[in-house]
Amino acid sequence: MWKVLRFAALRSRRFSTAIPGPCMVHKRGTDILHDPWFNKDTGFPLTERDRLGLRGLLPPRVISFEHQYDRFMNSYRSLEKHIRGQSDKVVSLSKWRILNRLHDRNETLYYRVLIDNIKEFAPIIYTPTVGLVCQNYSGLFRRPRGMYFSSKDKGEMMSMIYNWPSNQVDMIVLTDGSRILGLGDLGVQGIAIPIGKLDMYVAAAGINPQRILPVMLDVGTNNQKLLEDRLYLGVRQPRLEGEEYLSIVDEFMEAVHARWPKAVVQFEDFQMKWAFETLERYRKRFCMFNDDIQGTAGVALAGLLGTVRAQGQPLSDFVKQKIVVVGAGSAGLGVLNMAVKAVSRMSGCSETAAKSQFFLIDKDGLVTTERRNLDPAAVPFAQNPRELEGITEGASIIEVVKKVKPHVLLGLSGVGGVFNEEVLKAMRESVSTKPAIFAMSNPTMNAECTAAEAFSHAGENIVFGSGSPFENVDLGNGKVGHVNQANNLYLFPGIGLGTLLSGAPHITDGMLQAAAECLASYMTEEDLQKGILYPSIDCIRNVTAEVGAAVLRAAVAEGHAEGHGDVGSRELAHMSEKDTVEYIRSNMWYPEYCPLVHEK
Ligand SMILES: NC(=O)c1ccc[n+]([C@@H]2O[C@H](COP(=O)([O-])OP(=O)(O)OC[C@H]3O[C@@H](n4cnc5c(N)ncnc54)[C@H](O)[C@@H]3O)[C@@H](O)[C@H]2O)c1
Ligand SMILES: O=C(O)C[C@H](O)C(=O)O
Ligand SMILES: [Mg+2]
Repeated sequence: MWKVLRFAALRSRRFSTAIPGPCMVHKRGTDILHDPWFNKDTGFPLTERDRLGLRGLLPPRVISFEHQYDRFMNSYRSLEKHIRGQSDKVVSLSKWRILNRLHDRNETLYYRVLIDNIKEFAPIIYTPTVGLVCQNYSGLFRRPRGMYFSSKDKGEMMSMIYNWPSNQVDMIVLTDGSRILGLGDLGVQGIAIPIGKLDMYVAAAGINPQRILPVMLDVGTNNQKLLEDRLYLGVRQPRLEGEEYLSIVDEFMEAVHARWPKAVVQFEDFQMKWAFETLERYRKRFCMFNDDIQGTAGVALAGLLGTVRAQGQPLSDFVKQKIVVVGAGSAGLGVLNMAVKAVSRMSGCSETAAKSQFFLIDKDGLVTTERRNLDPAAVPFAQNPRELEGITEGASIIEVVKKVKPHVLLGLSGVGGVFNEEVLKAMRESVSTKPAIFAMSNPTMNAECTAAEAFSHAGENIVFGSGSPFENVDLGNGKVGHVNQANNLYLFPGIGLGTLLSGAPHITDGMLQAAAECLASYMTEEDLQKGILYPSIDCIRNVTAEVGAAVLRAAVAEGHAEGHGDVGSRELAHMSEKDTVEYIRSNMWYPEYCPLVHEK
């Protein structure tokens, strides 16, 4: 496995903008051992021990990287044995702790372990365990990671940003902690989400870990329990609102742009009102996107198009699909926006006409034009009740499903179990022979239904996707109900990497559409027939390279690509499709110890 990867890395040097040779290190002695970017633990060769003042600070035997890797995996496996039978919470947090300790100590080894075991470790560093970590962050806190900007730092951010030790930052993931997964307002504790997302950037997109920056904008919290918690590490005040809030985000964005004008900023887990408002406010000024609105939309659209193909229908039949979306928040509305645009494009009809096949449900039921105080972002998707037969404003999920008999039921409500037995059984009456159920809310306990419930109540012929991972379902007689992880992790790393390498100053709808189309076309007909809509997470680096290339090519086609490093816009424009993928791959960092001293 390692041989293959190394060969790929060598072959792809052709286009690489990375400068080969020793890594720069200006430290010596214990400062190096305590710096996870440079630390090699027992792996420092004798020359480095001599020249970096490490002699005597380590046990004498030099251990190879592969040997260190095996050692870690052995201790991980023995931890697994020891915690077997304990509660899910204890098991998950123990696994997170051992990985986190390695992350804090030796990033090269940590990322190698993560990349090689991504399917096993993603549920620990990402959803669902990351949700548990956020909930318990103040108690789990040992060392800071990333940067924290609070309402108390107003007027200081331009100088604070220079406190970050790295001269170059490529990817920033930013949250204000106001809507962490389906867990609500977790204040400063939400920092674990940007950390987890950026771990995926390193693992999937090969962003150099020295060039990532997780950020928490702590503007207070409205979570009373946290405000009263003695251990809470955030600002103990209610959330800032209105102009006061926006002035903090403005100041942060300007500080980032001043120091790293080319960095891509991903907004993550902002409550809906700020998610939409900040996207509108910044998307033409800075290189940024909102993952919950835009990344999720692309993954969902790819899943919806895959569903049509899984049903054995031509892709053009997407325009006829009836789709019920449960959840009118940033994610649900993001999906609707993109899906409606796709229908309009495919059918040639107006977006208004394209909306008629989509049904939107929020906490107050079916959203119609009769709804009072509807959020402006949801208004375009309100159905006219006069055009609906027998379904009225505020109709429940079961009422809508029974009447509409949708091809697809898609949940982004954040509410666990809303696709109950009755709702799932009603999906048996779907007009489709292979209806799709997407329970996309995270973490696991917030999923609208479990995979087992879906296959058992809605029938074995369904297509199923969930935001957090579930095991495939054994349907008996050797048959398997396939579980797709319908999560934005399939797209955001490629969106970030493709944008970065294109040098585009903004992320356009065209670039996002290219990302979604790339993911949608990734699967073979054979896989789709089996209900497999997305590739295995084991292939995430490959998926990300393809998605990144699609994003980059879209930026070039739209005339936004300004180039990156030594590779200018003209060179990008002359790359074939294959060359673009290779260019992307050659810029993906791969964890290997690099020499820290020049050979004499
Ligand atoms: N799988 C993914 O890639 C992915 C991506 C983004 C968000 N999500 C998940 O989606 C969920 C929602 O995220 P969001 O940002 O849209 O949140 P949000 O708070 O902005 O929106 C939640 C929406 O659900 C509605 N709702 C609440 N209770 C309901 C009920 N009982 N029945 C029907 N609707 C109900 C609310 O009215 C609101 O419209 C979260 O759990 C999040 O983790 C998943
Ligand atoms: O974080 C995830 O796993 C997906 C998504 O961004 C979410 O908010 O749930
Ligand atoms: Mg999110």
